[in-house]
Amino acid sequence: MHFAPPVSRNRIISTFPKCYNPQACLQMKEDWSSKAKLACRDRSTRQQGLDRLKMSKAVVVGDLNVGKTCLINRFCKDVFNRDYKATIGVDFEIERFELSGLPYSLQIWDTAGQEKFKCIASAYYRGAQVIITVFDMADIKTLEHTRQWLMEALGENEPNTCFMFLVGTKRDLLSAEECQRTERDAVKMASEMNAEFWSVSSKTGENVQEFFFRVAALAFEDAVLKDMELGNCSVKIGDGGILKGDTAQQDSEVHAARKTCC
Ligand SMILES: Nc1nc2c(ncn2[C@@H]2O[C@H](COP(=O)(O)OP(=O)(O)OP(=O)(O)O)[C@@H](O)[C@H]2O)c(=O)[nH]1
Repeated sequence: MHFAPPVSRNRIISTFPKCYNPQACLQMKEDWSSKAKLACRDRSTRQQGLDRLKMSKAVVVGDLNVGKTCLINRFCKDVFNRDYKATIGVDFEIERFELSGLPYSLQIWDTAGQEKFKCIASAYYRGAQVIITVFDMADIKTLEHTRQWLMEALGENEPNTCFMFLVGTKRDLLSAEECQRTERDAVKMASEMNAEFWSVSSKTGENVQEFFFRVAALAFEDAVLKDMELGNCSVKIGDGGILKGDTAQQDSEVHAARKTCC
């Protein structure tokens, strides 16, 4: 029998995480939906498999040097590296959570922003439930490129299957006034993209955990509700496979990514 290690205490999410800015927010809500709550509480549902490990895939895209790797490393390892080291192809982390009492994992795929690695990275956009498009708040032209990054990532996925986020990094480099101005532009862009906007600093850690908690909560609830709609408890993830099948698919993706990265 396989026993998963316990989820670390700081990955337990019991109340629904708030959005950053109500003007560019995917869902205005304070709590899990009653349907999702019922599904999580219902013991018989649990026994049929709702409390088996669920996994969602998030891909992080954006121009080179905007801070994608630092964002992921701040959340997953609580570190910040001031030296730039380009991502070659793709890299990934898996974070385990407990949401509404159930185990849940988020695969976070870090992709290369450099043009020459794009063809490797884009092969991993497929099967995402979450697309995180990143720009550098101190370099406004990177915001203009986010639309293109999002379209490319969406192009590899089924329509209307992904939650979209627009994340501005390096807010520590801006004055309060500059930050406000950039956020105004970003909120406008996020609304046009149907994405939720967040403003973070991986250097100070500001808003980083809050952001990933929000991602995990929205993706988890969506997985639970879709599962209920299907009338069964085997959770569909990615491009349609059942959890078991997708675990195999994800294993092979992870294996391929390891080969690419090493
Ligand atoms: N001040 C500040 N610097 C940051 C922040 N996030 C990232 N950086 C710096 O920005 C540079 C690029 O960060 P990365 O995370 O490597 O950028 P990336 O988007 O992953 O780049 P590619 O792998 O080429 O796509 C590094 O020198 C980081 O130290 C931040 O929040 N604040």
